Order: sequence, then structure tokens, then C-alpha cells
Amino acid sequence: EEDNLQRQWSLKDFEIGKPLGRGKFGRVYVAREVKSKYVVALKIIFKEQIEKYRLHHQLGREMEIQSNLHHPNILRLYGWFHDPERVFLILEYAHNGELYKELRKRGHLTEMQAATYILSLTEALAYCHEKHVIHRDIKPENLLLDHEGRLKIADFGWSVQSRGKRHTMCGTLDYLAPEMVENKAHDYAVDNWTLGILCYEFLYGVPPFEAESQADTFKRIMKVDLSFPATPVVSLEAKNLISRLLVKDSSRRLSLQKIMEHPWIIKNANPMG
Ligand SMILES: COc1ccc(C(=O)Nc2ccccc2)cc1NC(=O)CCSCc1cnc2[nH]ccc2c1
Repeated sequence: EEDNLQRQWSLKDFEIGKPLGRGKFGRVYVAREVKSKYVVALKIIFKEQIEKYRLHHQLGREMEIQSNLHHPNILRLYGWFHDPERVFLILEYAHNGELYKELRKRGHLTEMQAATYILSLTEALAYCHEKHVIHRDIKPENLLLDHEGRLKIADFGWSVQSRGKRHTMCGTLDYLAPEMVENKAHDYAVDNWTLGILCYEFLYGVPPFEAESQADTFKRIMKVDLSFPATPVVSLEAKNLISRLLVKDSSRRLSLQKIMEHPWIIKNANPMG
């Protein structure tokens, strides 16, 4: 299977199915590899779009990063090919779609479901960090669910190979750590902050610093203006974990290892994702 994935692919190897949505730079379709009948997601990106945003070097670097990321909670990039005007990414297809839609449909998740997703995310991030990859854009829209309901971090449109501090802004505001909002140098610890945001949003259905305006969201993030609503009822351990991640000083945020060992995770997460 592995060597098969490295072979030269072309469009005639695939039957294109329904559109899955518009990504940053192109459209994504369900597709089936003709010989193996294997179902994938095919992302079609127009080269003139990449040239326009001067992203061809980023795309190349990203393909390097992606093809070496093999983790059960990270969406696979199986390979890519191109024709004169388009680049095609052969991506894993997550049959149960966007976690975001499930969260909106159910309002908020159970503590077991939330803890299971947070553990999966933590393990995936620990894996990325040991490969010197910061994701920096973990938000519900970028989280998908496979046919077994297992979480997949899906979008690496902005991942970077990082050995030092990063300075570029990215992502929507609700998930930005203070050091990113202040456009300060930031590092791996931004992902720990984001885990706190997501844990809160999984349990309450809304991100903790949501506000009418961007300016107000900025202020709430910078103040770490965190409060827990009376409903839905959430355990003290869950609030403890959130409070130990949403810490302004990035060096004092709970480490990924400590998250995996936290009582709320041990008690509520399904270790098989
Ligand atoms: C590993 O993933 C990715 C790797 C690279 C890129 C990318 O575009 N890189 C880029 C492009 C241009 C310039 C520079 C860099 C994007 C993704 N991932 C996605 O685009 C989201 C899931 S698309 C698949 C997919 C699967 N399963 C689903 N189920 C329901 C919807 C759905 C959607």
C-alpha cells in the first residue's frame, strides 16, 4: 500500500464524486481511485491562485511536512500530482464530516466525548511538536470525523516547520492566544492555549472569549476574561483543566504530557479515540 501511494498519479486514476466544499485555494471532491475503489478526498488547487499568493514554495514545503505526518488523528495526505493549470492533493476522506457541524447540532458535547476529542488532539499535537511542526490553526472547522467518529486534524493550510519563534498572524480571533493577538513571537505553546479554547467550546457550545466585536474579543483574550456559565453543568475537573490552559504566560500553560495525565482526561476520555 505504501509504495503504491508513492507512484505517479493522474486524474484518469480517479472517478470524481460530490463536492465537499471550498478550501482556501480550491475545491474538494469525494473521489474514488478506479483500480482499488479506495475513496479519497481530492483537493483541486489552481496554480494561478498559488502564483498570485506566491505560495508555491509553501505548498512544496507543506507537501514535505504532510507526507511525513502519520498519526491516527491527523488527516493523511496520500500524494499529489499536477497538470498544466492545477495541483491535485490526494487526501484522506473523513466520512463523518466536520466536528463543527456535530457541535452545532448537539449544542454541546458530553464530558466523555469532549475529553476523548481533547485527548486525541493532544496526542496529535504531541506528535506534531516532536516533528517540529506547529499547527497554529486548530479550530472546529479544521477538525473532521472519520467513519468511526475518530477526530482528524484536517487543515494544514498554514502549518509551519518551526525550530524557533514564529511571528506571522493567522486564524480567526476566537482561537488566538494572547501572544498571537499581540503579534508577539510565539511558539508551540499556542497550541496548548487553543486546546483550552476548544475544551471550553466542546463543553459549553461557544468559545470562552466570544464577544460582539473583534475589538471586544481582543480585550477579553488579553485579559483572559474567563468565566463559566451555570449551565450546562460541567465538572470541576474540566474547569480546572481549562483554567490551566487559558493562562496568559505561555510558559505556565499545562504541557501536552500533563494534559494526557490530567484527572478529567483519565476519568472521561476513551483512550481508543
Ligand atoms: C492534510 O490536509 C491538508 C493538507 C494540505 C492542504 C492545503 O490546501 N495546503 C495548501 C494549499 C495551497 C497552498 C499551500 C498549502 C489542505 C489540507 N486539508 C484541507 O484542505 C481540509 C480537508 S479537505 C479533505 C476532506 C476530507 N474529508 C472530508 N469530509 C468532509 C469534508 C472533508 C474534506
